[in-house]
Amino acid sequence: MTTQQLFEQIRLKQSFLSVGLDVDLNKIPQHLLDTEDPIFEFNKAIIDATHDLAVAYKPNTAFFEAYGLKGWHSLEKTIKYLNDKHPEVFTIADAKRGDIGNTSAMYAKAFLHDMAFDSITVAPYMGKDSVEPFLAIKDKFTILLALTSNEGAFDFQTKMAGDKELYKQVLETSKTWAGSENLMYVVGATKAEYFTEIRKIIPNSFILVPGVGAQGGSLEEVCKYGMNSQVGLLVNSSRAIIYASNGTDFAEKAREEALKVQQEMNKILLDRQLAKIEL
Ligand SMILES: O=c1ccn([C@@H]2O[C@H](COP(=O)(O)O)[C@@H](O)[C@H]2O)c(=O)[nH]1
Repeated sequence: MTTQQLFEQIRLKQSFLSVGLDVDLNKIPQHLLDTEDPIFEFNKAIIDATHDLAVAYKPNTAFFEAYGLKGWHSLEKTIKYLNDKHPEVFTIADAKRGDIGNTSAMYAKAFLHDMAFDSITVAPYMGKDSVEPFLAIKDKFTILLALTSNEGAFDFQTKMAGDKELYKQVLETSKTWAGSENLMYVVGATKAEYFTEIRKIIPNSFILVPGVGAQGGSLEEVCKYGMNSQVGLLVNSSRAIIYASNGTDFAEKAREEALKVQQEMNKILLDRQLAKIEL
């Protein structure tokens, strides 16, 4: 998928919502536990109920890895289902990988080639040679952790590294890497006030923004400081959508929550005159 195709999806759906698939077997409806693959059945129902409201899905691999081989199988089935049934949506493997070059190349093969995700989240701290193997894969995106949504982001990311904060170094340096046109970045919704500075460094890049919903970040503030002329934002919500109910109506309630976010996004796009639907 290209960023132009992603932008077209955003205009068509009037949404820049990413639904996070963070499936915890302790939180899903009881009746699904009797099925052969409860994780996949849960994801399938959530995807079926929300795919017209979301432009992206973000399975966090931790929630699959935690269940061993069965979990990996559920992840494979989930991405295959998305690629087969909804090839228009942008898929994000939230795996936060990154290692020495030959190891990163294996991660890139597993997630971007074999499982055919459109993108993967990658930690930047092992530097250029740990990220370039991901960037080398054509028409795929590497989403680099820049300024994360958690409190611990202040431990290192906002500390001065030379003449500027570390997260700014990450943004600036990463732009010089081979394949940097395939970069997107993670910036937490809880850090909305940083978006103005961030946009000075990466005006045109897409930013994946986790942290609305359960973590309390403000969609309005993120858009105020982070949106560019191509929208440039994928705002993720996981728990607030997928666990809206743990009864048999879970998919319906997830849709209601996704719809609330999509309607707020639609309003923001209209206010910013980015709501022109015809392509
Ligand atoms: O800075 C970051 C990077 C990744 N995440 C991930 O996003 C979702 C958020 O889930 P919610 O339930 O909407 O809080 C989750 O998978 C995190 O691991 C993040 O929150 N912050």
